[in-house]
Amino acid sequence: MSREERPEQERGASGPLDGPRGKRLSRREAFRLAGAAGTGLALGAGGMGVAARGSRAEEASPDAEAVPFYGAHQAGIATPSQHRLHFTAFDVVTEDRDELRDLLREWSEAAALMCAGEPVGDVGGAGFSPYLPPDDTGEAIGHPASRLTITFGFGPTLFERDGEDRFGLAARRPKALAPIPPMPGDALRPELSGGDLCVQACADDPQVAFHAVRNLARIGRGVVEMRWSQMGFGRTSSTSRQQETGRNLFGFKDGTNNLKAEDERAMDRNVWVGLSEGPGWMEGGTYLVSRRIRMLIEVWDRSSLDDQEKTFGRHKVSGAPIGREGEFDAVDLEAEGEDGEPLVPENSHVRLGAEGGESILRRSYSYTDGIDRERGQLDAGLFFVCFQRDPGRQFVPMQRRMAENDALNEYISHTGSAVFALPPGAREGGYVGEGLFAGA
Ligand SMILES: C=CC1=C(C)c2cc3[nH]c(cc4nc(cc5[nH]c(cc1n2)c(C)c5CCC(=O)O)C(CCC(=O)O)=C4C)c(C)c3C=C
Ligand SMILES: [Fe+2]
Repeated sequence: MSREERPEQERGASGPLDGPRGKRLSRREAFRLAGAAGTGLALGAGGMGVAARGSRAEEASPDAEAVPFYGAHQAGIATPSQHRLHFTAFDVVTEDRDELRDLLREWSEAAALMCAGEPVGDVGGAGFSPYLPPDDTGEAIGHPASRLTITFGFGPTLFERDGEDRFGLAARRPKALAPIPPMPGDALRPELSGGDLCVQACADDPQVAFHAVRNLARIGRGVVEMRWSQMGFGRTSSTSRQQETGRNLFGFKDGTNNLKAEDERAMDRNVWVGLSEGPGWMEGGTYLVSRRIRMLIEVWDRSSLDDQEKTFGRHKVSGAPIGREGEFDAVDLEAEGEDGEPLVPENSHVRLGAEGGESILRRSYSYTDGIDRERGQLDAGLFFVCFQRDPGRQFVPMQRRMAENDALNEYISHTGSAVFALPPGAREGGYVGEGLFAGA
């Protein structure tokens, strides 16, 4: 039952969080109040104690940490990458197209609130029925917005699955939204791949990202089911010139030669879908490809520095191309060493990334999912995420070159794969994906 459908007396007369005199308090206001009290403040007489963690209250200004949900493009693509990721793919379990559309509307409303640092509904408090579960699950109370972004996408199976036009949307499927073809060396696990819908939640605080996904899953109960989920840390790709380049789990700077959001022409050329390529509802959107890539860090740790640098084609500490000094020095694919061999080896990762001339926006995160008991090794790696106008012309040829020749293949294994169409951003009062349903 949505907040609007619930009777007033059940909801509690006073909204999301109740202040000392029954005044409605947003999560942000509660955060400020609790911060002012230093050690946290018990709010409301309805049994709900709100206590901000003292250090957080001192260190952050919640307003400055909110990224607007509404806009021409969805946030979480070109906006500066945060430190944490919680990505979830869902399968749609309803057959009712109106239920699907209503869910997208509810998801956008909830996302806008959470990105502003607000709860998605009642968290309890004075006047709230003790016999009902609160609308918001509450674990983000006292946490600032933390630059939370929530990005929604549609998988190919939403439009057609096993030849079935499930929601009357098959004719509206973008041509560019095609499953990623099998690649040499793939070790893909179906339970970590695909999905009808995706939610990418990024934030500087893992609890805020978790709260976002959990509440969207809760709102979607009966309409969607979670298919797979991936948490990430230590952003490996900077998406803005203002950000330092992060390091991946192999210890190398990752994201040096990434597209940067400030380069709007390059973003238009490579990332944002234009009007001419269609369909109209995707204009200003993009396509996301995700690959869960296990990194065999124990094997890597036994390889020499020279091997490691030749594998990428860059120096480890500085991040400079082999033979150069500065991280941002140009990669010269023609340069040769004294032995006449290319300085950036033929099978090095950066050569294979650059050679075809395609460009993608990378926005990946490291992950660790405990231990691989069979091998007694850490199950850790890279949750690779990239955005582009057409995966078939950008990610696919690049990945094929890498899958066939990359020196890095000795140390990695692709275990998950998915592709999603990310519609443009929503205007205030609208919802993400509105164009897909309009007039259909
Ligand atoms: C198909 C696309 C790519 C996959 C998959 C991929 C996996 C992957 N990458 C690293 C680490 C680094 N990648 C770097 C550069 C780089 N990678 C890709 C594409 C994919 N990477 C591109 C297009 C580029 C840029 C090439 C160029 O034009 O120079 C680098 C170097 C620094 C940088 O520019 O980012 C590193 C390091 C890992 C560990 C990995 C899989 C686990
Ligand atoms: Fe790479």
